[in-house]
Amino acid sequence: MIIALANDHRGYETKILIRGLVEKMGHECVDYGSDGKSPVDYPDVGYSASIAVSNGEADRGILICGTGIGMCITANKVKNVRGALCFDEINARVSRQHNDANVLCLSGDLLGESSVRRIVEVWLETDFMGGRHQQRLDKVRKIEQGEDPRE
Ligand SMILES: O=C(CO)[C@H](O)[C@H](O)[C@H](O)COP(=O)(O)O
Repeated sequence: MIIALANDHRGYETKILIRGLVEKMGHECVDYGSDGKSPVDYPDVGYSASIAVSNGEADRGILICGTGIGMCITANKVKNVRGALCFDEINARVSRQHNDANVLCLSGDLLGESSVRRIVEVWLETDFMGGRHQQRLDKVRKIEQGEDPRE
């Protein structure tokens, strides 16, 4: 898969760790993130990576900021993007199985290296289950299109 990466200054070290891991797993990374620890605004870099996922240039995205929250808010404003903020491998697995999350948002400040590795591995290797979950995602898409999902 092609994985779009993005990080702000608080996510730089975690991004380097993830880039190595993702490439070792056989995926290609396109890096839209900050190349160091000088302050950057997460919406700028998060949007670049999210748009790449939205338009199909990338299959998935992984975004890292201090908490992961800013990146998750940003990602979920972009059409076709389903961003999931994950703090453990259970979140990571269910975000794929039930939500077909195509963007993983992570905290650079609050996660240790082994947690990051495990979350990323599980998230990249877990498939969407479809079925009743697809029905729900169809409703989410209706909201994205300005429609009422209850109708
Ligand atoms: O968006 C965030 C909080 O939800 C991220 O953690 C940012 O990385 C953080 O806000 C950046 O803060 P800083 O004090 O400017 O480093």
